[in-house]
Amino acid sequence: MTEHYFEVENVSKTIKGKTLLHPLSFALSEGKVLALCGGNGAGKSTLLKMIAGISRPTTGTIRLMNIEPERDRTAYAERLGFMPDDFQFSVGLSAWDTLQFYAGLRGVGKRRVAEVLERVGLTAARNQSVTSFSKGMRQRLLFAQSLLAEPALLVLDEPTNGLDPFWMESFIHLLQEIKQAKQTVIFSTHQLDVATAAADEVLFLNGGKAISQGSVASYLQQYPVHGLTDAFADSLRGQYHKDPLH
Ligand SMILES: Nc1ncnc2c1ncn2[C@@H]1O[C@H](COP(=O)(O)OP(=O)(O)OP(=O)(O)O)[C@@H](O)[C@H]1O
Repeated sequence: MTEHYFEVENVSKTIKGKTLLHPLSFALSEGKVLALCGGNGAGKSTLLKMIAGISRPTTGTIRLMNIEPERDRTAYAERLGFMPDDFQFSVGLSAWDTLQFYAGLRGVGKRRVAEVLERVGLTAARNQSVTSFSKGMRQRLLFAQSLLAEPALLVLDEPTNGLDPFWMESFIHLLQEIKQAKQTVIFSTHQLDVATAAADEVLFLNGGKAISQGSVASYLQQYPVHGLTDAFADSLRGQYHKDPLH
């Protein structure tokens, strides 16, 4: 039994002999927000897909409220909402019909569909075909989809990708509301300012390795001038120092 609300223990991923993610571990308490930060190809999506239960870890264990996806896939999936990075919506469906489809799969009613559409500012566009949506509108719809069943754990891959500054702010505000509702969130981002504003904890990845992790507050205390930017740069220097052939 573990005391942690959510836990990743020695999780790694190898595909066809190539290690995409080296073993890493972290734990999160209920209602906390973790940002996964790192450059292109760092391993963020690889880790998020395993946490979302759509890819199996090569080694290690994932637990949400003591439920392991490998042992009870249904119970785990029921407690999770996932916003993937590269999602194609069905052609020709309206925003409302698209969400209704996912609501049906999760046993969620019309009232909640209307509620999440409102929260992401798409009520006026609800009858519009998703094909006509801008990138930012599609992101907001995808975010709404992940909120539908009020999951214990929200897993968001690059949620602010394509959002304009207004919606970026709104996203950060929505995460605060989600935290207050005691939902736990893990999201990936290239934007260290978004991580600073929205997250409690940060895990820096580079080349498939966890190179540093800690609370946003502790990084800001240690790096008062440029915050997470300096923390990331310092972690990279530390990694190359320890691992010069990387
Ligand atoms: N199915 C796969 N088979 C082989 N290699 C893969 C596979 N999926 C991802 N990779 C490789 O794993 C590494 C990590 O990819 P991943 O998508 O997790 O990175 P990321 O941090 O999400 O990057 P980005 O910020 O560009 O989205 C990359 O080198 C990628 O090419």
